[in-house]
Amino acid sequence: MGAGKTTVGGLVADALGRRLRDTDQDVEALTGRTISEIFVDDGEAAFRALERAAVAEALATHDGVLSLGGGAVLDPGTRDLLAGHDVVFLRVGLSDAVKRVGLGSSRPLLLGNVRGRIKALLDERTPIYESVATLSVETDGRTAEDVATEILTALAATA
Ligand SMILES: Nc1ncnc2c1ncn2[C@@H]1O[C@H](COP(=O)(O)OP(=O)(O)O)[C@@H](O)[C@H]1O
Ligand SMILES: O=C(O)C1=C[C@@H](OP(=O)(O)O)[C@@H](O)[C@H](O)C1
Ligand SMILES: [Mg+2]
Repeated sequence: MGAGKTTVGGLVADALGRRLRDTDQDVEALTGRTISEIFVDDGEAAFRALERAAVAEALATHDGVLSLGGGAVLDPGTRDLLAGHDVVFLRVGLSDAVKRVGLGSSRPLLLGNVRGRIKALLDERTPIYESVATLSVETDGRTAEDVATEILTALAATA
């Protein structure tokens, strides 16, 4: 969270002349509920199942860029769906992530202690992100535009 997936994804899609889809927005549109409401009412496991379905649908129908939520790759089924696709890991350190999401973030997994929660999630998840990604880009201290340019250059080099 705060790595810039939604923001940078939009910039990469624009540069490619494609559209961005974002699984959080797809889940909210499909259910008519906010991510926070889903977490509170049904729990994280229910959200991960909705997120997996959104990833499957987007990968099957959308020829463009897809932004995932930061926890999507915790789900083994979602990881399987991503196999064979270009998957970009936007690296972010604790300090920049906290600045970007804000201390009053509405993201449900950050409620209570944003800094402590981000630190714990980064520690738990970084090995998973590294295992799933086909490209890893540092975002600390860089603009979203600069990050998008690095991704586009790297993708062009491997195309
Ligand atoms: N490289 C960056 N530098 C500074 N701010 C950024 C950068 N990337 C994104 N942001 C800002 O950080 C916030 C969170 O970005 P977002 O794209 O929603 O992240 P994610 O989808 O990974 O949680 C937004 O306010 C966005 O404008
Ligand atoms: O890291 C996570 O588990 C989550 C990240 C959020 O998306 P962003 O990473 O786009 O903020 C959203 O899917 C939900 O609040 C859970
Ligand atoms: Mg996002």
